[in-house]
Amino acid sequence: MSEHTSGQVPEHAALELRGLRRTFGEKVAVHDMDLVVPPGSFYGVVGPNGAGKTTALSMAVGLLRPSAGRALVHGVDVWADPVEAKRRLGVLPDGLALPERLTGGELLTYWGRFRRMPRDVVAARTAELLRVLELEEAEALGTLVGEYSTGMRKKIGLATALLHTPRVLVLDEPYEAVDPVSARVLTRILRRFTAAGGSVVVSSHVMALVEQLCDRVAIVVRGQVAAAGTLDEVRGGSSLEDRFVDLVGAPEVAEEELAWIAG
Ligand SMILES: Nc1ncnc2c1ncn2[C@@H]1O[C@H](COP(=O)(O)OP(=O)(O)OP(=O)(O)O)[C@@H](O)[C@H]1O
Repeated sequence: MSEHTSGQVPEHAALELRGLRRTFGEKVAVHDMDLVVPPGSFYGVVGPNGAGKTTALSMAVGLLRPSAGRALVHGVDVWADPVEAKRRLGVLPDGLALPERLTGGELLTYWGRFRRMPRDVVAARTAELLRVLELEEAEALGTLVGEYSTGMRKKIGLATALLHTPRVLVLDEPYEAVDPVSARVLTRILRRFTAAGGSVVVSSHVMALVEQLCDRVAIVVRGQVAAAGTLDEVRGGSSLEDRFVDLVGAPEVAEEELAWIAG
């Protein structure tokens, strides 16, 4: 029986990349990448520096135009129908550029109104997000986002990603520079989000964190997915770090190389 005659509508992937490619001059940063993130999953994207993670995720969320291929969020093409797709997406980009002259609370208020959310809903969520992310005190002091620390900027960026109740969160290095207490809060928020049926995609270099958080993982090497699946499928009986190093290959450092660093 075909999908059409069974009466069942197949559920779309939360995020689907199909033949996604991006070149910068001669350089192929992302090479015909395919990736499927099932709904409700907590998906980790790992890979060495320069592998193409940020480039792929930026194309997946509508921030960087692909040279070829498609990205779909719950079946909606991010580049053909950006308004609909972005309604479903919460994004924490790499090197997030934030308005520097606003406080965190002003930024969330502006962002919520820009998203056409009701004023009272924005006010209530802003207060709640500032409280749970421990940005309340900075807000009371009138601290501007331009004066925030790196970790605080990450947290206010996460708050903007969460504000409009997206179905899919795509977070580039969300834990980088975040203190352990805030990291716990963040994990609790993200787990609650997936438990309610939302999907999370995170990139990270911290294998232990990915193993602890994610139920699925993709290892990206040289612009392509070298391995993807459930955590156990990808690990294949060893640790994620060992599997990562196997796939990436670690350069040897000979005894005589860099001998000068020891004086
Ligand atoms: N705007 C750009 N212009 C030219 N090359 C770029 C540009 N952005 C990325 N690249 C190149 O594309 C490749 C992939 O970069 P990308 O930032 O996606 O890697 P990454 O996997 O996120 O790395 P990292 O883990 O270090 O953050 C790199 O070789 C990088 O130099």
